[in-house]
Amino acid sequence: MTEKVAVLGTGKIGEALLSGMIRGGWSPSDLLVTARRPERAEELRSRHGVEAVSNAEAAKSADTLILTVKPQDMGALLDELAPHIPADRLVISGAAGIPTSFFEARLAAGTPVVRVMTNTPALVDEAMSVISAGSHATEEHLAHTEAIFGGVGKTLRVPESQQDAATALSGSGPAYFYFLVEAMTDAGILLGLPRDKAHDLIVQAAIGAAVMLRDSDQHPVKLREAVTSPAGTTINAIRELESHGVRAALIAALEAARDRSRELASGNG
Ligand SMILES: NC(=O)C1=CN([C@@H]2O[C@H](COP(=O)(O)OP(=O)(O)OC[C@H]3O[C@@H](n4cnc5c(N)ncnc54)[C@H](OP(=O)(O)O)[C@@H]3O)[C@@H](O)[C@H]2O)C=CC1
Ligand SMILES: O=C(O)[C@@H]1CCC=N1
Repeated sequence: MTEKVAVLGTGKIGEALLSGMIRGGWSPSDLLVTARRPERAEELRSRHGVEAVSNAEAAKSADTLILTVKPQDMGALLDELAPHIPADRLVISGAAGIPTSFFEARLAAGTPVVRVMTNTPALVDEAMSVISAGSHATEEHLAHTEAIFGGVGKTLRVPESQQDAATALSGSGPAYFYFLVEAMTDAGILLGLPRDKAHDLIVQAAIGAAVMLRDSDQHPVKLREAVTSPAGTTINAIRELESHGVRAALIAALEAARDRSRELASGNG
């Protein structure tokens, strides 16, 4: 018998994962989705050829349930699901902030729960999915979660105590890079470049830098030194970044994201 996986609350992250699973070889007939609005269910059916069912039906028939609603909606979803999920089913949460203990307190005793923080590059199979076991999740459950999320990028196991930090760095991480690209494109406009050319230059610089960070085996400081010529252009820019406190701003920004993840732990937002 083949395994069935259900994605419950299939929004941006749920659909990114679903599409990656299908690209990775999962048959749409082994996947179920749930949505709050009928038009969203129809959209998912027609785009991916998957069956859209109620939350209760998904809970009864799927072997693995992946919950991808907003943290603030998780309590209500669990209230709806709890009476229908047999205790041997694997429950994977994709929500920011919510600890595995939140799920364990609301589901049948012994239910294995795994917490995952992925990110939107799942859409291009370049996600990082950070994985932690709840108290009843075994090596087998973790390996199974890695197999699912490994289809949309890399995976990394961390103790659950590091999940809020991982959310700040990795879950939210792509947004910081988009923000920087947006700001640097504005700088290009100031310097007199047309917006489309400024965009292309910055995006290619970002891609080139990202590939070197991944593939060159060199520390970022070394990579930056190689760009920074004595009495050249780059050092002038770096001096401005330092004098405007960009490093401190980034540290404070990620600390704020970590704190928000902690606040979401109660599920009340
Ligand atoms: N966006 C991101 O970059 C990342 C998000 N996450 C986490 O993923 C989760 C989802 O985020 P995201 O995809 O951005 O949010 P979305 O709002 O796009 O997705 C959540 C979906 O859940 C649906 N939903 C809510 N309640 C129910 C319910 N009871 N039954 C069925 N469907 C329901 C919503 O329906 P409706 O459309 O009607 O609102 C929505 O489509 C969050 O917990 C977030 O913390 C994790 C990593 C990265
Ligand atoms: O902003 C958020 O809360 C979600 C979680 C990580 C990325 N997006």
